[in-house]
Amino acid sequence: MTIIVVEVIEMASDDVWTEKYRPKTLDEVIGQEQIVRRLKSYVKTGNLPHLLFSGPPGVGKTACAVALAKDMFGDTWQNNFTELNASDERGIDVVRNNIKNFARTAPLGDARFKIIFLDEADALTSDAQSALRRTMERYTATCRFIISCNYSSKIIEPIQSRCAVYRFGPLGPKDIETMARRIEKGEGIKITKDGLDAIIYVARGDMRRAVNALQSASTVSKDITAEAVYETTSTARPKEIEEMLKLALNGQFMDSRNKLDDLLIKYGLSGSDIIDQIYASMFSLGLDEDVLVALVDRIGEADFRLTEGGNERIQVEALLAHFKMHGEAMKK
Ligand SMILES: Nc1ncnc2c1ncn2[C@@H]1O[C@H](COP(=O)(O)OP(=O)(O)OP(=O)(O)O)[C@@H](O)[C@H]1O
Repeated sequence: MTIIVVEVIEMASDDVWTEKYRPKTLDEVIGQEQIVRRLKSYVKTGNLPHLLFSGPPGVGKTACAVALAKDMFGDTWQNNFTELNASDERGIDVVRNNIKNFARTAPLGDARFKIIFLDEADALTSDAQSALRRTMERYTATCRFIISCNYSSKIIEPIQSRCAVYRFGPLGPKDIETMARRIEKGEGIKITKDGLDAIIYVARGDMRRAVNALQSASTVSKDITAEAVYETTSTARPKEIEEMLKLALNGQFMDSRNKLDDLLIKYGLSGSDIIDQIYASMFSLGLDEDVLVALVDRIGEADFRLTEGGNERIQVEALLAHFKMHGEAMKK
């Protein structure tokens, strides 16, 4: 008989930098100033409406909800706050049962209500959202809901109208730098100038991506250089993307398509990764403004089609075809 021993290595939460550097109070949240200001005013008054947080991944929606609960409830925050993930659970019934169990007991300490944070609510069908709306109404006396989603347009109107809506934007380069410096100090590492630029480029406004990129780069090099960042994050260098775009603008469509193949194989990029990177690089190509306008419009179209399930390869190639057509028009 063969006995297979499976060794489970668990990382302590402090070993994961996104956990270690997660804001503990609203004061530690970086950027999102207007939102943080309004959330602090709830802490001051001790009251809260239902909230809807919408925005791209990794920009602080969960971080703000947890920090708000900590600031509002102090030591009893863990008893008065729960986080549920709408897409984890098998349907709204499980969510409802979890909500019911949590809401059944009275808030602890001085708290007037408990907070239920429902992540990825846009994963719920509209029927499930209608059920959620009734659940929200049922427990309003004892619970406040913070509903988090990437696209508020996917949340049904009756839920939106019951919530104060907060739109989180991507974080700016300065915000990413603030976090990078915080980690540099905390970990005793050194981030070089080009390393910081690479972190900002790789992050594309997503703080989770920035922190993960820093941690991965730190495993191959004590100094965080651009080389270490690109080596460990499966991101094409900006100059490789520019090279692909220049080939297309120059009329060499098949060469730019081959370059695209190289990048897809070398870095395992998804269609939306490539489109994000094309968008980030196209402004440094010295294109005329009207060409830029037309191409940004095309990028918007391709991005939308990808979220609707369009074929990644065809969408990116169609975009390169547009770069070629505009490149040729500019030569005339
Ligand atoms: N504004 C911010 N200030 C400080 N840290 C942040 C900020 N935004 C994100 N982070 C960091 O990135 C990690 C992920 O952030 P968070 O969980 O808040 O993302 P999110 O917006 O809820 O994303 P998702 O939509 O994927 O759930 C956090 O652990 C935190 O360390």
